[in-house]
Amino acid sequence: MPKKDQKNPSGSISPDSDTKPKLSFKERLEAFKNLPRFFKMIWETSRSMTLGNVLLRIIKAAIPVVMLWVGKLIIDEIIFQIDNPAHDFSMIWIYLAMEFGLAIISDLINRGITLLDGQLGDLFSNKTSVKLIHHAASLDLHQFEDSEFYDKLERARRQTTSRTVLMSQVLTQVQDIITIAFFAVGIIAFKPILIVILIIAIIPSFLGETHFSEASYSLTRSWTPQRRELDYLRFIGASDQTAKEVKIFGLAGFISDRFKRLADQYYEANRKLAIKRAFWGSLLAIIGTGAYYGAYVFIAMDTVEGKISVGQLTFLAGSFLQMRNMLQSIMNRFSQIAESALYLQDLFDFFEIKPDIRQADSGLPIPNPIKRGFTFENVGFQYRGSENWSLRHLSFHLDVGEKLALVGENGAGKTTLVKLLARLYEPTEGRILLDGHDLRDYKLDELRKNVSIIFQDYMKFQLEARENIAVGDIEGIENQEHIETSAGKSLADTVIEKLPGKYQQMLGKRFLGGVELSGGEWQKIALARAYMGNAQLMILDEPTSALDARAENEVFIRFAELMQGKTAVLISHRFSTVRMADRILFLENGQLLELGSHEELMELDGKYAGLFKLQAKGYV
Ligand SMILES: Nc1ncnc2c1ncn2[C@@H]1O[C@H](COP(=O)(O)OP(=O)(O)OP(=O)(O)O)[C@@H](O)[C@H]1O
Repeated sequence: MPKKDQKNPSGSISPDSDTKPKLSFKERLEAFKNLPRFFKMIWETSRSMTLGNVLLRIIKAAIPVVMLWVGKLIIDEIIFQIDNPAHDFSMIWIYLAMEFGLAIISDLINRGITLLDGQLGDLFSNKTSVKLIHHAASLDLHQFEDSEFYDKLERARRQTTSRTVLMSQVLTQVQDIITIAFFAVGIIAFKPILIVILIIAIIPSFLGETHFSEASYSLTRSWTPQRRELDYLRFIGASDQTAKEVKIFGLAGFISDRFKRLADQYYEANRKLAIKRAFWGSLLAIIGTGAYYGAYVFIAMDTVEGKISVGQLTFLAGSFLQMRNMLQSIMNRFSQIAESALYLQDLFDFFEIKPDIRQADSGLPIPNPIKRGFTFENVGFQYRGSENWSLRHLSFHLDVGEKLALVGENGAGKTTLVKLLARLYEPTEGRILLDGHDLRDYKLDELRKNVSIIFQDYMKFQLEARENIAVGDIEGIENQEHIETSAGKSLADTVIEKLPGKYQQMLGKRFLGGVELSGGEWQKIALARAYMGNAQLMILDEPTSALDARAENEVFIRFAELMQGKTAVLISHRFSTVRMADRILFLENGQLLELGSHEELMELDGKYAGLFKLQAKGYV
């Protein structure tokens, strides 16, 4: 069942709190299991860059502790030379040169890492987006009609670009852990107690961070439907497609009020959490700072008592401070990584969604030519989540070479019927046969190639004119001659001739230099798609509703000529068009009411004849 936004009694929209209950620590840890898969994807994106990145980070990990150690040597040497009457500077120069060299190497490595992170991130994001497009295309139409699915899609889409940060987070984490291990060795060698103090200092703030990132993830996730609605409101409030109606109906206030109400609620929920997080974060950080100065007292006393040198004091104090900062960021990053890994789950979840309508493993090839045609056997269809039958008890045969017109009132089930023919949906009951075999037994991709549908709500792609036609058979996109022939057949050629860029003209106003077409002009372009492919069954769903009477007549005369011997289904509300068909199927409430040629149905004097006469008089 599509999940509706929940409304509380006061009418305000509340987050979908049951989408995901609060996550336990265990669940958060479990999210880490996504990391290997994530890194596998990164590795597959570019092996050399991943390897280079890791190597640079390993080198980088050792640099801070080496620098600090050289710093210790410099100070001890200086103090030694102060007491040495000869003032031998040679070792000091060497140590300083080493420190300088290390600083330069560190800087270069940093830049290398940033560069590789950026490049890998971009490549990863591109690759995931491509995968997302392909996966979304493999899913069923009914999945797109489910609001929960949309939420998943939305979350996944966000992940394709934002998850690249996760990669550098994890790698930096590993790098910092190695550095800390180096520091720890140094500290343990001189003053093991410091490590204990350090851990005590860090734990509270780690727990705090973990708690708040968990809360933040739950909040973001539970608000997905509302954020989607916010995006939608932003879109309808400011887009080329809606601008006309927003102006004419004066909808700006309505849309912005609705946006504001929802955005304020989200802001409020976020704000509370952000304030709490800031408060507790600062408090817990004070504990860490206190521990640092506590440790300082220990080392200072040891130095004064002569147990360690001044150089060791700077080394230990420096190590402790850097370790503390690093541990703090490791802990914080740990919860960020856990959070990111949870979001990653959304991406993987989306990739896990499988279509119901799949190609049979050893699917039959579509017969060429089709010999007997399509047979509906007691077909019934219900959309998911709907109680009503959009089609019921439908039995008829569509012969090869036949031109069948589907007529019926709005919502009678005409479009649904043709969607079933292309297996965009499966019948809920009964079956559809092609040359005696169930449609499900055929290869799905071949079926789709052989059943071409131009929908009434066809897509106006903001692409070039030639591309808008080529989408009918995208493999033919480079075949300009074929594109032009198809345009000629649908009368789109006359439209394109008038465009400044001709076939290369960008259509729609979204991109630079684009030209908008009239409804009828768009329809002629869309109609040309039907002539691009080599489908054996051609379906036109109200393809001429926006054409003027003369153009419509011409389109149909051509269509009839061009479809000689081919099977075609035509949906139209204009009976002057419909009568050209060999047979007419009259649907009412999803059921077959009348079926026969124009003459037969007129003779029957039923619903069809009644409506035909009404239209002839000019009433409908
Ligand atoms: N995606 C969908 N989900 C749920 N119900 C749907 C969906 N699409 C259509 N319906 C319902 O199925 C019924 C048949 O719709 P269909 O689009 O097939 O009618 P139609 O005869 O093509 O209508 P029209 O002449 O208005 O184009 C309608 O009652 C409609 O509300």
